[in-house]
Amino acid sequence: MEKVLEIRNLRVYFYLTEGTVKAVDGVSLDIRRGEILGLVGESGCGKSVTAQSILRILPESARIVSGEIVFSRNGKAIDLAKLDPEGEEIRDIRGKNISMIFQEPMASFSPVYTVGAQMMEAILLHENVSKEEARRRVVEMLKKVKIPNAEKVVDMYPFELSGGMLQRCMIAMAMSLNPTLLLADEPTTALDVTIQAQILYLMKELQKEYKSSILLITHDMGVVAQMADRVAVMYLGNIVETAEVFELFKNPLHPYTQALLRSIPKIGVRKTRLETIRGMVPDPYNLPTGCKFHNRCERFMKGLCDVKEPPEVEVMPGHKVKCFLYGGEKE
Ligand SMILES: Nc1ncnc2c1ncn2[C@@H]1O[C@H](COP(=O)(O)OP(=O)(O)OP(=O)(O)O)[C@@H](O)[C@H]1O
Repeated sequence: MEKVLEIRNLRVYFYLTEGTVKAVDGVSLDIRRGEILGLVGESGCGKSVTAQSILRILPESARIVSGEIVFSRNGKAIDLAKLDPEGEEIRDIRGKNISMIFQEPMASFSPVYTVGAQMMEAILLHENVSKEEARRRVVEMLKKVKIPNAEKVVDMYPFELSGGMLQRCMIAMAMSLNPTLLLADEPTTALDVTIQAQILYLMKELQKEYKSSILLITHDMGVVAQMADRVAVMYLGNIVETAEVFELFKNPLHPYTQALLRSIPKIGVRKTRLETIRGMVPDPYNLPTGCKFHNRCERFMKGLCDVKEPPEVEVMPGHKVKCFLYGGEKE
C-alpha cells in the first residue's frame, strides 16, 4: 500500500541545563494512505515529540539530531526533517496537507476570536476563496461534525462551548482542508467516557469519508483496539513492536507489549488493583544500555539484553519486533 509518510531512524534530543533527554532515539515508522496507525506507549515515551517533529513544531530546546521524515505531497517526496521550521514550505504543509488535533481543544483556539473566525482564517490562508465561501464551508464542516445550531455556533467564542463541542470544532478545523494526514494526540483523553466514544466514532466516519490517514497517539489500548488498523508500540524513544491491530492483540511478542495488554481492565474480571508494569521507568537523563526495557523485563537475558540493542526482526509479514527472544543476536 502507498505510504504517505516514512520516518527513518529519527533522533530528537532535548538539550537542557540538567542534561540531554533522548526523547526520540531511532524511530522508524510508515503511515500508509487511508489507514489509522495507533502510536501507543506510556507517558513520556516520546509519542508527542514524534508528532511535533513531523510538523516541525518542537519546543526551542529540542533538535532533530538525525533521520528523515519523508512526506509524499502531490507525488513529490519532501524530507520534512530538512525544512526550515519557520519557512514557507512547512507553513504551507501545516493545516493544508498535515493537520493536528490536541488533547486540549483550548490550546488550538484563541479565546479572543470566534470559533468561526478562526476556522475561516485557516481556509483563507491556504485557499483562494471569498470570505462568504469560507464561512459557508465552516458552517458545512460544523454540521458534518454534528454540531447542533451550526449557524449560531460559528459566531460563538470558545468559552461558550463545552469541551466535547469544542473538540468537535477542532476536528472540523483540522479536516476543513481535507489533509492527507491527521495527527491526533490523545484527542479524547480530556473528555468523559460517553463523549470520548462519540468523538472517536466521528473521527472514524470522517476518516473513511475523506480517505485521510491518521496517526492516533494514545496511551489507551482500548482506544487502539477500537480505532486503529495497525499499531506501533513505543518505549523510551523507540518503536519496539509494529503489527496489524488484530495480530498485535492476538499475538503480542514484545514483553513490553504483553505487559501493556495485561494492564487493560477486563469486563467481568474482578481485580482489586489494575496490574501495573513492574519496575521503574528509567531516568530520562540516564537511559539503560542495550534494550531500554531490560531492567523491567520478566524475560531479561543477562549479558545480552543489557549489552546490545536488539535489531528489528520481522517475525511474520508485517509483524516486526525489537527483542532478542525472536533472534537478532548475531547481527
Ligand atoms: N518541552 C520539553 N522540554 C524538555 N523535555 C521535554 C519537553 N517535552 C517533552 N520532553 C521530554 O521528552 C520525552 C518524551 O516526551 P513526550 O511528551 O513525547 O512523551 P509522550 O509519550 O507523548 O507522553 P505524554 O502522553 O505524557 O505526552 C520525555 O522524557 C519528556 O520529559
